[in-house]
Parts: sequence; structure tokens; C-alpha cells
Amino acid sequence: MKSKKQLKIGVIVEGVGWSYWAWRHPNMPANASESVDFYVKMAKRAEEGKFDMVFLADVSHIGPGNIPHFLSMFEGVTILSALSMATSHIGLAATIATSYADPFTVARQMASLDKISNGRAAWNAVTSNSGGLANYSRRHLSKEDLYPLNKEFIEIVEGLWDSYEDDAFVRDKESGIFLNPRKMHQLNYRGKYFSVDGPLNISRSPQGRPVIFQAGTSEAFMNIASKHAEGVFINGDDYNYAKQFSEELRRRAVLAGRAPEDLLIMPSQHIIVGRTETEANEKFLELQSLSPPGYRTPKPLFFGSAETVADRIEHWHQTGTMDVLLLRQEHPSGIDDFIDLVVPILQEKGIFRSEYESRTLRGNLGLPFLENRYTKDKA
Ligand SMILES: Cc1cc2nc3c(=O)[nH]c(=O)nc-3n(C[C@H](O)[C@H](O)[C@H](O)COP(=O)(O)O)c2cc1C
Repeated sequence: MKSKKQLKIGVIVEGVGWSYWAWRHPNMPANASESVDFYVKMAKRAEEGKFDMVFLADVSHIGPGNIPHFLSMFEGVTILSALSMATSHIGLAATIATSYADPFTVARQMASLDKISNGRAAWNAVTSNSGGLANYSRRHLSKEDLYPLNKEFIEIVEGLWDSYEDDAFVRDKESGIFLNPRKMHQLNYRGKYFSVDGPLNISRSPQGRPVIFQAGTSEAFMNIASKHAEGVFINGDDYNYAKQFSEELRRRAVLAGRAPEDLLIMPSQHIIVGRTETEANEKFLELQSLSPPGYRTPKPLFFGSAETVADRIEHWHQTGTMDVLLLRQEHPSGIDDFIDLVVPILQEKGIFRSEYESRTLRGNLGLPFLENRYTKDKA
């Protein structure tokens, strides 16, 4: 499917970087993964670049073999709450695994972040790896439980976000009426894994409710994501895989009664770009020099001069394989390079904005405002 929307861009902020060795670069603060100043700087820079969102990946279980970023990092909602006060337009997406959290708490945290940021929050509802079962007192569950549990979890969170109709709160001092109780709804969800009465004790945000993203690859994943996800984070290493996977997801979304353009395909890319191919190559070699001999990584798929990289982005976007480009940073100047060199070309091509269209994440991503389920059919 050819994309009808403009390209959207998110940046996966990963402190010291998505690699084992980038932290050794002289310009990379070695504590970036747990530096609020670093995160604020990145979010503000991304907002200057008119990016749609800061996206935070997460991990549920670590050991000494993980990349340095995962060894000592912020919890997502906490750092995004801080970023919401330092920014005004950029979206804020947190990964919280459904396998280990509690749906009432997640609904509450994400709705709070959504209101604190005036409608800029998104939740990436992954299952995460099964290693986390050992950290969260869930040893009684198996890997096979994770997607059925994911489905229940998301249904509950969506339901709780509709606890109040948009005009439920009267807050009229004269009459003394604070709430119209007929516009408050209990969920009464009874599932195999969770039992939640509701209602949630927070009203809806300017974007109705947070945007839902998901990430995974399996059949079970696709069945859930095609119904619930508004964006799917995919591995962008292989164009043919990305194309086929996104077509299949959209096919299933249509079968589920959704408009195909309401499910955004979001491949992540580590991009190395220079004014010229030679300059990009110098940056690549600089990164290579940080790893011990024998640890050689291939050049990224999106590599070279700004024109080359912009052309490749345009191709992925035009063929419906990249609705949202999720940038991964590794070189300390990676995001600056992208904003300074590639964004102006994308703007010239007419595929990326020069100004934000909206103050909400939903508005900027071109996603519909979701009516509250209790008022939807009344309209
Ligand atoms: C592109 C992509 C991104 C992912 N990001 C995360 C993440 O940030 N945190 C996490 O715990 N798991 C992440 N996962 C792992 C998934 O949650 C899931 O555990 C894994 O993909 C296995 O499910 P599957 O068989 O459906 O692929 C990611 C998976 C994919 C494919």
C-alpha cells in the first residue's frame, strides 16, 4: 500500500547508545543513560527537528552481557514525565511489558502522563522476553501465557481509559456538582489472568487516550496488534521482510474492520549520514575504532550522503514500509547530523513537516481521536 500520509519521525533515545561500545566515544557522556540533562537535551533537539516522538524501549531482565545502556537506565514513565515539562509538542512513548505489570496501574500511569503532557503520551505494549518472569514473581506462568495475557491486559487498559465520558466532570461550584455519576462507567472485566472492576480515577486527555504501539513478530502478536495497535515497531534490517510483514499486518487490520492507514508501520534504523559518503565513512570507522579488534559490525542499511539516505527513506515511505521512521542513535552526533542534513531534504521533497500540525501526538501522527465507547454510538 502506498502511504497517503506524510512521513513521521521518532527517536529512540537510548542513553549511551544501541551498541556495546558507543559509550567510549569522547563526546558521549558515559552516564548518558541515567542523566536527566542528557535526556532533556535530546528531547529538545528532537522537538527542534519537528520529530513526532521520543520513544523509549525497555528491558525486563538483565545480566552482565547486556548492552551498557540496559545495565543502568531510567524507568520510562518517570523520565518521560520529566521530559513533558521541558517540551511542548513532541510525543512521549514508553515501553511497558504487559507480562510483568498490572493493567490498572499502567492505565493510570499512562493516562496521567497523557494529561501531564496535554495529550502527547503513547504506550508500547510489548510482551517482552520471558526472562522477566523471574523478576516479577510470575514463575507460575509460561512463555505460552504471554500473548493471551497481553490481549487481556490491553483490553482492560483500553476499557479503563473510557471510565469517564468526556463531559463527566461538571465541577460547578455554584450547584456543588462535581461529577455526573451517569457518565462514570465500571468495567467489570473478568479474564483468565486479570479481574478488574474499575473505574479508573482519572478523566480522558485532550487526545482522548494515549496512543498504543506494539512490537513483536509472531502469529499471536499479529492477531492482537492488528486489532489494538495504532503503530507497530518493527525491525528495519531487511526491506523485503518489512514490506511483507507490514502488508500482512494491514491485511489483518482491514479484516478486523479498521482503516489500513490507522495502523502505522514503524521500522527502526541506525543511520550514519555525512555531507558526503566519505564523511559518513569516517563516522562509521570512528565507531568501529571503539570496539575491540574482532568485533566488526556491518555498515547500516541507511548509510552515506544526506541525499542517499533521504532517497532511501523516501523509497521506504512511498512503498508503505515506513510510516514512522524510528531513529536509533549510536554516534553522539547522530541525531544532530540527521536533523541538520537529512530533515531539510525530506522537507524539500515535501514528505516531512516544517511545523507541527497539532499539539497532541495523535494529531501529529494523523491518528483518529478515539471516541469514548459509551458515547460513540449515541452520536
Ligand atoms: C522490533 C521489536 C522491538 C521490541 N522492543 C522491545 C522492548 O523495547 N522491550 C522488550 O521488553 N521487548 C521488546 N521486544 C520483544 C517482544 O516484546 C517479544 O518478547 C518478542 O518479539 C517475542 O515475541 P514474538 O514471538 O511475537 O516476536 C521487541 C520486539 C521487536 C520485534
